[in-house]
Amino acid sequence: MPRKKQFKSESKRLLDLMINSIYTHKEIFLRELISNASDAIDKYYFKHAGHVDASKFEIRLDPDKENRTLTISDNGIGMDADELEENLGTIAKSGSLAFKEQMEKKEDNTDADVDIIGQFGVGFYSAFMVAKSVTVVSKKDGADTAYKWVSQGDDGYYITESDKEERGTTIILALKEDTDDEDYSQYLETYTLENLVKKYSDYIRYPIKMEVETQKVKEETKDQEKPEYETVVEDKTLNSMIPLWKRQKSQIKREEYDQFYKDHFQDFQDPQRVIHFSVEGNVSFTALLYIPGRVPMGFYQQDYKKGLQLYSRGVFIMDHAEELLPDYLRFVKGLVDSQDLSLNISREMLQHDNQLKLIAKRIEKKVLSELNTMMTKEREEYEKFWNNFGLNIKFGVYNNWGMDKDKLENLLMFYTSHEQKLATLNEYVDRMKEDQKSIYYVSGSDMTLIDKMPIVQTLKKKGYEVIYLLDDVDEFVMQTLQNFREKTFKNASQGDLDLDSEDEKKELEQTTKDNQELLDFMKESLKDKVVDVKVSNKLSEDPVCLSAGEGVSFEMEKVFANAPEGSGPMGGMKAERILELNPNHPIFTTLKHLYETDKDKVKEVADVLFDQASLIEGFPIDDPIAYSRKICELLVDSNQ
Ligand SMILES: Nc1ncnc2c1ncn2[C@@H]1O[C@H](COP(=O)(O)OP(=O)(O)OP(=O)(O)O)[C@@H](O)[C@H]1O
Repeated sequence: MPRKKQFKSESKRLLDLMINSIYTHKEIFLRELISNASDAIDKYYFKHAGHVDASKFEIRLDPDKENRTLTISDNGIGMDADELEENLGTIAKSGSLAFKEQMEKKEDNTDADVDIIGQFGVGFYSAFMVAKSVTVVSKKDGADTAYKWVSQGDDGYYITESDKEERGTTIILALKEDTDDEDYSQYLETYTLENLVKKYSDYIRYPIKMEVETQKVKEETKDQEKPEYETVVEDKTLNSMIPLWKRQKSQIKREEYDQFYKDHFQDFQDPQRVIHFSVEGNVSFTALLYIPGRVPMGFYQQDYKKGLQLYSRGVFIMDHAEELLPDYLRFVKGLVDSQDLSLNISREMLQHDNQLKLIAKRIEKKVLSELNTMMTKEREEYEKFWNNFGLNIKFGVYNNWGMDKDKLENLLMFYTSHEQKLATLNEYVDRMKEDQKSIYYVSGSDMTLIDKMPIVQTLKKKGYEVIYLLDDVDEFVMQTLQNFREKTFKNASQGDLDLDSEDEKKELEQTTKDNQELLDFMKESLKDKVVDVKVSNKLSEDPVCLSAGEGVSFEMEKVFANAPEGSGPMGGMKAERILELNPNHPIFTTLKHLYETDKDKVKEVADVLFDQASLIEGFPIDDPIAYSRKICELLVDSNQ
């Protein structure tokens, strides 16, 4: 007797769930097993680089009422003993793994468990939803020996040598006994099986065959007035084998699109958008594209693979054909099927293939037009999309020296001071005041903090809308765009905004003149920290703020500071700081007074004000201890 092997603990948990499942769609087990069989045939086909007799491929269903078994077999690549152990004893596969992760999040909440079964391709283990024992007999391509894997779905399984003539895998399900609630016997009915194949597996590329009883007119009676019928057993192909994307759009249900997506593109959530279209002409192709409903795992990591699957006349050529998608659409998943492509096309050839370039152009255009339509017609959906993939679009504007910015600028969205909601640049410009020359933006990491910034308060008070830049890349996007609908972008924390009326300007000039000595004194005393100290009308409530000189902005300085050391000429670059004082704030009166009576105190107050302004801008201060001591001293002074 062979030794019983234990399931890995995570497999055990998934198995328990399958066995005890009260999930109502147990029927999906068939789809999962057929999909594995089809994958196995694919693998065989590719291993032999297509030099095999494809007409022999088949997946077979064989219900046996007497023994209460349902057998699913294929002549795919098969598995040896190690593979049986590795593939069927552990959860390591995409769908199942994602499923497991969800399970862990919802620990011990069985209702939730049941809900999520439907979202995943849970694979092989789903067999245990309907079977009390599962036997897998498999013979690997090229091997002499076949092996058998048997499990009752309890804690373990056996693997032994076995007999099997042909290459491939046979899975025998010993169905559970019927209960009051559950009719397992239905999976022995050819009628049910036929319907399930039609429902879930119609597009599988290989024939799914089954022996089916049909009523036929007896040959010798066919000319009689009342012909006689007889029951004959016929081998019937149950699926149409037409790939989903080759079927008519109007005939495809959204669930079918979604299921196809989940089966093929390593996601367990429904896609947000399906784009299915065909093009005839210079180049002919069909594309089935999806915008995922969430950010794919590892999307922002270097090894994330973009690209679409490539098919030629329904035959799979390769995965992740990168050339079909520009980088800024790298989140798009899906496939392209074109009769104009050669089956033998290699990755190297793709780069130079003109047909492929034409296809890529059409795809880019189509996706962009879909996104634009979504933005104008389905705002909520678009915002959902934007929250998932907006960052990638922003990178698209900035990358390649802004080469694609014209295509993408209308898709951009930012939070703004207008109700703190997402707005497009068009919406911003449409709302601009008549005399407004620039599009104002301010950067920061948090919307509430930005909203409180002195310059934002002032701009809002004057009736200007401000764009809030929250991502590191945003300022670079603004620098790349430069302008939009002939309005220039202007960083409100940088340089002069020229917001004052003539009278206000004159008044400020006078204040500057009257206090020139004080300002020069402060500038001298802060000379290691600022390039200038000046009075300004920017401030309404607050006593001071920092603004950046032309060139590097504060936000860019922060980005550079976070970049890895030695990262090019920009690494460690700093913005010039200008300390701006509010001439209408009581602190300014105090400064004027101190300048007459106690110049050393002016220096101390200048230091404190500079530190305060730095904090408001989100910069750390050089010496927090000295800062806090000075504040205390000043508080004590003011009380004496
Ligand atoms: N009929 C089969 N022929 C050959 N190998 C198979 C067959 N069925 C399953 N396998 C192997 O067992 C592995 C596990 O199957 P399982 O259905 O659990 O996951 P999967 O199909 O890889 O992933 P997913 O269900 O997420 O698509 C497969 O990856 C495959 O290597």
